[in-house]
Amino acid sequence: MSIQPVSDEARCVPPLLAVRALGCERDERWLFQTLDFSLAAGEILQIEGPNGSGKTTLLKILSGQFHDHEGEVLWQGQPASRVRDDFLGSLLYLGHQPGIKGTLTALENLAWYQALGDAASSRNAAERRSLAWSALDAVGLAGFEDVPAQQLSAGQQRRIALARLHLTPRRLWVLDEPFTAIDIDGVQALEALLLAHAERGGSVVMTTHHRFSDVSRLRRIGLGQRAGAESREGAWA
Ligand SMILES: Nc1ncnc2c1ncn2[C@@H]1O[C@H](COP(=O)(O)OP(=O)(O)OP(=O)(O)O)[C@@H](O)[C@H]1O
Repeated sequence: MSIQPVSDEARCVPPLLAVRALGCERDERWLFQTLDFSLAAGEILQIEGPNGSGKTTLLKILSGQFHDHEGEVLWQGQPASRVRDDFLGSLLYLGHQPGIKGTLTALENLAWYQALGDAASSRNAAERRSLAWSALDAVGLAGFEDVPAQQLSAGQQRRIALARLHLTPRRLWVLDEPFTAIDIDGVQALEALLLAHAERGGSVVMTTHHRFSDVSRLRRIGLGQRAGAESREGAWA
């Protein structure tokens, strides 16, 4: 007799991340109001909307960087503010800008993130360096490890930032336009990486105009005129 796996829903496991009645006002203009959605383990949530509709603002709220909002963010069923250490220790945020230091080499940039706590502190220096080399290799930067970031192209600088996805095991990835400046091969590799993360039970919230070729784990919500609208697949256009 085979034993069927029991889904999180059947076991009443709360979603990894949820927002309830979320609203944000900027300069006396509501970017979004009464926003409700949840994200289960293994899902990728794509946030779409026109320029200025509040996508980056929403990601900053979801990653605990911006608190001036209505409603609440729940992490595994608990207010994120109440379980802040667990919440922040479980997420990795990559912003719209690469967030790297131009005067440091690719390897030094990753060492900087490792020193900030990106990698397990139990690793010794040689292990951390090996991990950073592997992460750079995984994003196609083998051979560029010792080049100052400011001498690398825009796409290569973005790849340094993306190397953190290989460096740091975190359940929730919050990514602002991660496909920016990435070439076709890089886009395919990043899409595969996001899907693999979801297949391992991780989750991703992201803004992107990229169209995924595999939408099996993808949900989409729209801000702006479509605020709160949600679809599981297909384009709105
Ligand atoms: N610190 C701030 N103070 C005041 N208004 C802000 C601030 N940051 C953003 N805004 C405003 O909030 C609105 C939403 O900005 P946000 O960056 O979230 O939009 P977005 O959807 O990510 O845009 P884009 O697609 O152009 O990146 C914009 O009109 C912006 O001017």
